[in-house]
Amino acid sequence: MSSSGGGGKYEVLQGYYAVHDELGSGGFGKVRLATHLLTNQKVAIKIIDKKQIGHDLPRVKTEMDALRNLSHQNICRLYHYIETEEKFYIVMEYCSGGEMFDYIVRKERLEESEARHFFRQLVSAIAYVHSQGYAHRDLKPENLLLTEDLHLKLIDFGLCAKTEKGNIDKHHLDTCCGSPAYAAPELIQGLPYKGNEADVWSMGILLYTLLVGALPFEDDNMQAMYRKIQHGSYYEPEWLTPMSRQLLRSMLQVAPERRITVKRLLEHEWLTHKYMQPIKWTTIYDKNFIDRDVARVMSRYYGVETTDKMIEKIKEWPFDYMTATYYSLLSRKRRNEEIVLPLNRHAKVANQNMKQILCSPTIHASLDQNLDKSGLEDEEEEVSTSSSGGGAGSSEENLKNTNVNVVMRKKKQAQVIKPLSPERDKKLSYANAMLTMQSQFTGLSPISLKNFGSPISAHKDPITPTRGYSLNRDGQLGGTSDNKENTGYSYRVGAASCKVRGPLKIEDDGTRRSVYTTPNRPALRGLFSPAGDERRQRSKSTERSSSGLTGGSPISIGSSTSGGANESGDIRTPRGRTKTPHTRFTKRVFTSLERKKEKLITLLTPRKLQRDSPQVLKNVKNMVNVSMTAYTSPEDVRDELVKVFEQEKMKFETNGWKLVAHKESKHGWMSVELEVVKVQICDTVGIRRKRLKGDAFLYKKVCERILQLGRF
Ligand SMILES: Nc1ncnc2c1ncn2[C@@H]1O[C@H](COP(=O)(O)OP(=O)(O)OP(=O)(O)O)[C@@H](O)[C@H]1O
Repeated sequence: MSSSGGGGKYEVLQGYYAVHDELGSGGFGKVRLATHLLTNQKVAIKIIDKKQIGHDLPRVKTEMDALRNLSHQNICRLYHYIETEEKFYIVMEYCSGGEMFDYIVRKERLEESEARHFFRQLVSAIAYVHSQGYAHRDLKPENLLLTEDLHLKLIDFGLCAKTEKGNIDKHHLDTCCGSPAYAAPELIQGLPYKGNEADVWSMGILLYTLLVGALPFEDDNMQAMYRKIQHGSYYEPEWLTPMSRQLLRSMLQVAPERRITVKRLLEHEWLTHKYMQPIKWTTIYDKNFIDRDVARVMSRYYGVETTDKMIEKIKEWPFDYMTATYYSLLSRKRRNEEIVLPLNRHAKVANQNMKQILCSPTIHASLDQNLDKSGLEDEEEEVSTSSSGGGAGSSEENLKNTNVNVVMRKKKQAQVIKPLSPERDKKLSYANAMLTMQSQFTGLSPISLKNFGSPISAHKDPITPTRGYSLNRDGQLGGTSDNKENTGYSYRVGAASCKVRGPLKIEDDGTRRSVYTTPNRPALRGLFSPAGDERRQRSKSTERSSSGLTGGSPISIGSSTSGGANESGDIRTPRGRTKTPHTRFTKRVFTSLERKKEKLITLLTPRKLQRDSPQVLKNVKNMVNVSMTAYTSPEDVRDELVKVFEQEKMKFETNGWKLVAHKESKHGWMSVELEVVKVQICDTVGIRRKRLKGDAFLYKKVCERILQLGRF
């Protein structure tokens, strides 16, 4: 098994999946990134240790039942489910965009249009979930993930409740569950409640966190927090538009019967604004519709005589390796990648490993029924027909290589792939636009490409980055106003200086301004008021005015040019002034040579050495959780991170370019992984963030603090 932590630990997956890094962990297990070997597609595998979860075992069954039944564009897809003596393995669609919440770590809070983009998808998912008779009951930022093109995917159905289809609004539940900060007042009071109404409340909290960047009800003391929730008093920042306020109020109604319903949410003015139509919440993933192209390719691999017969097999939805293969190929097709499988199957090893999967009755009788079919029957056949590779002792590597070779050989004769669809292009460019869009409020964006600055700016004085600087219209470097430096925190995003406003803290200073209280409860006196309000004024800060200008600076070749940046910073000459046909030609030649050199280095460098340099991010996809620094030396960034961790007295471990740090809070430990990466597009060093464990808000605070302190 490949890479970190995989080892012999997950023998049952051998030959099927290669297990890689940890993506995150929750109360119920670890989630790891893995590769579906037959199709070379990334998947996420939630691995749950039976011993560790003890009494919570039914949660797994609940989650499985829900994931098998629910199939929607905004719900993370279940691919494959495996149960062994000791563990459960839940193979899912991999959401490479990370947690949606990370999107606001960098931006502090979202503009209405961005919040609307995500929230519409959440409402769509929940409308569907409710229509199928389920209530999610654990809606929180950690459970909303993003795909590479910024589609929202709901995960974690371990706490969901099921009623008869169409009965969700009649059935009362009584189990108090979910995270306290997102739990509806009726749940906290221990009253019988309706799952759909409780979900609407949690969605209200989520919308608030998107728009405000803070929780509406928060307190270090749990009892005090419960009181706040029951009173329904929360701070309404002045920048919220009347429509946002109205929507939040309608969702955060203490009395459930006064709370807006999902049906009304679907056509609410705020949600339909500029979209001109109610949300289309019905599923586009009809389980009765099987892609013929994919089925055709699979029929050859599985030795099924006709495509139609293969379709029938897929439609049984056993959630075994075949289902995973179908979904993996489907996602390849959607990305306009080749859909090919080896002609024969070579999974003898995998077949043997699969025999370790429990076939005897277990607590999950319904699941076992399907587990018995987990590719076993098919694989028996395969052994007899397999002509190459896959002897009894062959390794996963063999299998992988065989597949890769076949895929390579087949590449030319592969299915004709449809040309890039304009629709997909549109979606991706929308995603890119979302990623690069600056917050109107904060001037920050997760990957403010415009602000990255050119290599020159990136080289500029990384040791004294407090002194932020920006570019004037001529592309000349200039200092930021003293104002910026003296007030608030200042750190650099590329060549621009940004004022970072920490998460909005709502403190008690005795005023009641802008506090909204739901009408059925008396307002609480002096509970909330904005802290450091003056720092949060909507402003067109210098970083915004400079942002559009950095793009005009020359792109230097190699680091030497940029390394020559002098202290006064006047080396930045606008493109128009320096570029002659000759320089452009020279640059093209050098750029091409550089590229070739890089390729050669990659080819010639032994694997170990390649790993010794940080990962290079080549495009803006999957950069929601990457913060740019003004540094060009990854070593400097790593050293700086270590300093910050020490300063913050955080426990941490370093593993190559990854640093995992831990912080304790009232909710337990929170672990964050920070990885130093190189960002090719702007020739600078970035920090990729990942919440491994623990409270999302603490993660947000810690990340923001680290970025401030490190002046990244
Ligand atoms: N499909 C996926 N793709 C990418 N990352 C994922 C995926 N599923 C889960 N993760 C990551 O793993 C984390 C834990 O997953 P999940 O919430 O399902 O675990 P859990 O043990 O049920 O957690 P909880 O204690 O919140 O119930 C998520 O917050 C997310 O960061």
